[in-house]
Amino acid sequence: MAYQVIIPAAGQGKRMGAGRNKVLLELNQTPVFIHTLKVFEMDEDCEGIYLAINPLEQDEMEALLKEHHITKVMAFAPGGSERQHSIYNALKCVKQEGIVLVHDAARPFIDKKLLRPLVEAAKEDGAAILAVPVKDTVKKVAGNMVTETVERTSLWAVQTPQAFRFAILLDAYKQAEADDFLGTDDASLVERIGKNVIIVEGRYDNIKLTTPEDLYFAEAIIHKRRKEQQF
Ligand SMILES: Nc1ccn([C@@H]2O[C@H](COP(=O)(O)OP(=O)(O)OP(=O)(O)O)[C@@H](O)[C@H]2O)c(=O)n1
Ligand SMILES: C[C@](O)(CO)[C@H](O)COP(=O)(O)O
Repeated sequence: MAYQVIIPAAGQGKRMGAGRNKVLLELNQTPVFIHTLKVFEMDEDCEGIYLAINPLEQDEMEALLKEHHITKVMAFAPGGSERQHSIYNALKCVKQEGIVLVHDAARPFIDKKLLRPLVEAAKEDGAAILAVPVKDTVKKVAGNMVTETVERTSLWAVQTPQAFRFAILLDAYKQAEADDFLGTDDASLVERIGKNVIIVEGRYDNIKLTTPEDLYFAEAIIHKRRKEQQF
């Protein structure tokens, strides 16, 4: 089932503290964003990749795409000050029909077997996201004082990709801009315009590389997948 994918790659990686955009860091001798794009390059249902980038990094990224034989990038969109702005810029470039996925360049371990059920759920219900049940006990805290232990059974930690019918995602982004709303994921924009969002259960190893210790987790995931001949 065909789809297009927006990949925001225009962050600064401040929490990673590497002094540069973390998606350009190497894992297994290959830049993080190339690992991510390869999944979509190799998925026959993916019709095009729309990459949000820092214009100052475009030459470097284009050279890496060429070196790694990534051919499905249809457009580069300029990154904005927030993830949401980067994605909105890319959304204005995509073909205005069908299913659009949004996937963080900083999540290189997406399991391609999950793409089809996600796209199918979005086609059926309008919006679908990958998520995993929260494993920790979660507490609300004020200052350093616990105010509440949150009932865990209904809590899910959300990931990307997130999949949407194009018209719903565009409407959600327009409304968010009009209301000056900033969300930490794309589905939150869709929820606030009253649309349903379906959960597709993902994998705990679909981590986002956010802080330095995530690089150690990434090495472990690569080691495991190498043994299973999946990386
Ligand atoms: N203005 C921004 C901010 C983020 N991103 C992208 O959105 C994804 C998830 O964002 P996050 O993990 O927050 O990345 P950074 O913004 O780079 O990290 P930090 O917040 O630590 O600076 C990443 O692939 C990142 O490149 C983006 O395209 N444009
Ligand atoms: C969209 C996201 O990947 C869902 O987990 C995430 O919220 C984006 O990054 P951030 O670290 O929350 O800014």
